[in-house]
Amino acid sequence: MAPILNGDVDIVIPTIRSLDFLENWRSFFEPYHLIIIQDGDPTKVIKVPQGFDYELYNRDDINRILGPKASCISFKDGACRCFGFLVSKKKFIYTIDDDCFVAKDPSGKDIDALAQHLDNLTKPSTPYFFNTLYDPYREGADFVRGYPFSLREGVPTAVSHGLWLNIPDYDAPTQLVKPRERNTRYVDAVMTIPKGTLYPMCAMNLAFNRELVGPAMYFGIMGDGQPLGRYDDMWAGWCSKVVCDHLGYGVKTGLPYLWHSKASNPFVNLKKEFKGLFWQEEMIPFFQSVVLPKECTNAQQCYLELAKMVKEKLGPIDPYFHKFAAAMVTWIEAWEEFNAPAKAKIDSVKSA
Ligand SMILES: O=c1ccn([C@@H]2O[C@H](COP(=O)(O)OP(=O)(O)O[C@H]3O[C@@H](CO)[C@H](O)[C@H]3O)[C@@H](O)[C@H]2O)c(=O)[nH]1
Ligand SMILES: [Mn+2]
Repeated sequence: MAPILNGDVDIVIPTIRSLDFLENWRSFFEPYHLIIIQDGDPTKVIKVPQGFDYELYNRDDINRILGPKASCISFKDGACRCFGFLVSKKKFIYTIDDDCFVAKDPSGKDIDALAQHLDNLTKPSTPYFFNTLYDPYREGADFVRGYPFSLREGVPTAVSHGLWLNIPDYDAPTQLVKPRERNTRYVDAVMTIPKGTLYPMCAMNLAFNRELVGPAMYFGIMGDGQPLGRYDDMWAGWCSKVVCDHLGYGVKTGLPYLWHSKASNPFVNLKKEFKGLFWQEEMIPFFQSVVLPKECTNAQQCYLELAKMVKEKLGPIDPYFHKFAAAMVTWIEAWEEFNAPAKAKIDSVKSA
C-alpha cells in the first residue's frame, strides 16, 4: 500500500471534559487534522490547545447538519464520536479518548500510537490461519513452518485495535471487585483476530480504514434517554468484525499501547452497562450466527442487512432493538448523504 500521508488521516476525539491531554500528544498529533465531537452542553466552551488543525462539532452543530437524522447520534455518551467518522473525508480514522496519554515502551521510549496503528493498517492481516509468531510482516518475524504459502499474501487490514497501560478497560462488576488493579503488562505483539471470532472492541485507542469498514463503525443509540451505555464500541466491534469477515478484511489487536489515566465511576458504569451484562448473552450468539448474503459486496450493504437481522432477531428481546435497527438504517442514510453518491439498498430494507 502507498505510504500514508498526514492528509489521509483524521483523529476523532469525543469529549465532555477537556482537551488538555492534547499537549501530551503534540509531537505526534500536530501534523494531523482533528475532528472534535463536543458532547453535553453545547454552550460550554471547550478550549483547543494552540497550533492544532481541527474542526469542532457540538450538539447544536450535529442537529443542524443532520436534521432529523441526528436522532441516530447518541447524546451524553462517548458514542457521539461516530459523527466524526461520518463527516470525515479521509481514508483512515484514529479515535482516542480525552483521558489517554502517551505511554512508554519497556525501553522508556515514548510510543507513537498513531504511527503503529497506521503501520498495522498498511500491512496485511492473516484471519484464515493463525501465525504462532504473531505478525509475520513485522521486521524480524515471518510465517512459521507449516504456514500455507497460498495464504501468505494475507488480506487488507480494516481495523487496528490498540491497548492501554494503567487503567484497564474493565466492565463495572470487574472494576468494583478489583478497584486497584492496573495493567502493567506490555505485550510486544500484534495479532490478527481469526475469522469467525468476535472480540470486545474498545474505542479508547482505535484506528480503522474508513473506506473499507467505515459504515459498520456505527456506535449506536446509547446514553441519554437510552437503556444502555458503554456498549457503543462493543456493538461497533461486533458489527464491524462480521462485516470484515464477510468482505475478507482483517482485524488486528495488540500494539500500540497508550496510558489510560482515569478510571470512570464504577457505580455510574454499572447503571449504564446493567442491561448489557445480560443482553450480551443473547447479542453475541446472534452475531456469531450472522451469515451475510454474497450479494453484499460493501460495508453499507452488509450493514443494512445487519439492521434487518437485528430488527428480526434481537427485536423480541426489547423494543430498544427495534429503535436500534431503525437507527442503523438512519446512520447508513446519513452515511450515503455524506459519502457514497451511489444509493445503498435502503429501499429494500425500508420495505422489509
Ligand atoms: O457522556 C459522555 C461520557 C464520556 N465522553 C467521552 O468519551 C470518552 C470515554 O469516556 P471515559 O474515559 O469517561 O470512559 P471510559 O470508561 O474510560 O472509556 C471506555 O468506555 C467507552 C465509552 O463508552 C470508551 O470508548 C472506553 O474507552 C472520553 O473522551 C469522554 O470525554 C463523552 O463524550 N460523553
Ligand atoms: Mn477513560
